[in-house]
Amino acid sequence: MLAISKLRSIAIKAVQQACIACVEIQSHLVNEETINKKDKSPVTVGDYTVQALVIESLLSSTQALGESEYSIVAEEDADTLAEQPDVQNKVLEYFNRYNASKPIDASRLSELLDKGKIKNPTTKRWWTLDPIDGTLGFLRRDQYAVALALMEDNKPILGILGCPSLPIASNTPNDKGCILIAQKGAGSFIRHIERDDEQPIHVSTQSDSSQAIFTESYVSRGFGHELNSKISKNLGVTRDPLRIDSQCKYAMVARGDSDIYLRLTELAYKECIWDHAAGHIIVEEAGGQVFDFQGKPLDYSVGRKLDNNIGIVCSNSNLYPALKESIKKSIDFKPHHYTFTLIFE
Ligand SMILES: Nc1ncnc2c1ncn2[C@@H]1O[C@H](COP(=O)(O)O)[C@@H](O)[C@H]1OP(=O)(O)O
Ligand SMILES: [Mg+2]
Repeated sequence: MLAISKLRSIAIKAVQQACIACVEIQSHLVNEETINKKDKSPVTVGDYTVQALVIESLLSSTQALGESEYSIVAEEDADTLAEQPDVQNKVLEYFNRYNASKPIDASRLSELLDKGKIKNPTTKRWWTLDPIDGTLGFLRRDQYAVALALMEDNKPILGILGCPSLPIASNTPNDKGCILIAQKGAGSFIRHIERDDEQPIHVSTQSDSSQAIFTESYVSRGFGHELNSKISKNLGVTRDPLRIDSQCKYAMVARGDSDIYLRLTELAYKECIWDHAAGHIIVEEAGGQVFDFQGKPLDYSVGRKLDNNIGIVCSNSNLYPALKESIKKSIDFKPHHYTFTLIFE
């Protein structure tokens, strides 16, 4: 089996190339009109192009080193694309512009995309990919991420988050575009999209909950914001939450710009694995905690969704015990975890 350090370089290269493509697709396809008309086609072009580019890059790089193919669990598949010939042509155009090897046709494009369609991986190591996480942020020209993780025995061992619109540091707001990288047991790092040097990152050491900075989705879904406000009130938090799209929230916690990220929006919603695997290991390797609302580890062994988990609780280590207590005060879990009640009084 290939050394993890080799796969780390392969994965960074794939995400870096994808981020460059995203920036160009966004600048050509997203204008005031598409934002106002809520035209999602630029997102569609971006999602498919990036999924195909990353899969092709991973396959060709690992094959060149004599490694057999790993399973890939990715968000998109080719079915709907084939029904939209205009979008498919644009995707092919962008793919062939960014992919270094010989041009591909529509049938190879479908084949590449559909490698991500599987329900259950069949290899010990497997990839999970969200080509554009935070599509609403992508359209708003706000935050979004290319999220790639390598799993081994159903746990993340590598996480790469490409964040094309996120400043490399909070004190340089105009220097945008960074990649966060974590390898199991080797820590978390940040690098600029256009540079090779990496710096280690760590979660904050904040232990005073009154000063804690929460982060949550920009988009309000279900009871998510209301619940977070209840939990933060119980903790004594005084500062307003940061609202950011995509796994950039994990990035903010991992590098200490935020202390806590909570995500629970509706009882029936199950989180997708590609929305968490990369951010999860990046926060853990930066010294933070990632569990669900019942304190259970995230279980990536049951298919494309986190069916055994309820929401996401992500925090620096100092605040985690108090956060757990505050969650207990805000949610009453019923026996056997089949139902739970939110206590909003
Ligand atoms: N009700 C929901 N609760 C939590 N996440 C959701 C919900 N509906 C969609 N999502 C997912 O949230 C992610 C964006 O999250 P964020 O708010 O953090 O930017 C997307 O992957 C989106 O999935 P999808 O891609 O299927 O729309
Ligand atoms: Mg997503």
